[in-house]
Amino acid sequence: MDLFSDEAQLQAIPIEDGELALLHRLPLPLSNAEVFERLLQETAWRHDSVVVYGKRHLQPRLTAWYGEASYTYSGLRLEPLPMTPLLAQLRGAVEAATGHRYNSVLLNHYRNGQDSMGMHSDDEPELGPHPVIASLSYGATRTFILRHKRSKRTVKLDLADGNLLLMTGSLQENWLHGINKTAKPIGSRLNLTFRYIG
Ligand SMILES: O=C(O)CCC(=O)C(=O)O
Ligand SMILES: [Fe+2]
Repeated sequence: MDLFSDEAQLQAIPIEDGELALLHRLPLPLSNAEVFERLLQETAWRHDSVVVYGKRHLQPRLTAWYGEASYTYSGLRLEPLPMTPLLAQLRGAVEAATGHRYNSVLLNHYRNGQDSMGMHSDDEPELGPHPVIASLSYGATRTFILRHKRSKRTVKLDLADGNLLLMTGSLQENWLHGINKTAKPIGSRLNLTFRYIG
């Protein structure tokens, strides 16, 4: 691959009230398929329940939390596991590609089209005022939906195997994002969101 081609650089995605950029493939000395298989096998996947509007539900996906700090969302407190060598390697590559530091990663395993993530912002206080969130995807392509909090404008991005999406600036303040269920027969997708917990 030509290292100076557009494919090797983060490309800004024009959007109002926030910053988004996409890198087609995070450069690594491993194939996407190897990363996918190892993440699937080596991760301590959990199937947690959360309380939404006073009712307890199993989350429609599997999750895991690695890094240096605990993390609380939807009434669920996650204690961190130490990053595996593969996660540390991915973090290093994501730091080099984005120019930001990360000390934690949330992994999500969407087992099939029925798994999803509700619309939310990653705006927990421990992420700071302008969180930098680097989202790395492997496996099946899923549509990432953004909805502006005031105008309700919707932006859809297909996130494919090896894609890295960087969310920065005031994006979390002004937009919600999530992954809808799909009736299409599709395989598993893994997503890793690297974060800095202060
Ligand atoms: O799976 C995705 O692309 C989104 C994950 C996400 O929004 C999160 O982990 O906060
Ligand atoms: Fe998120």
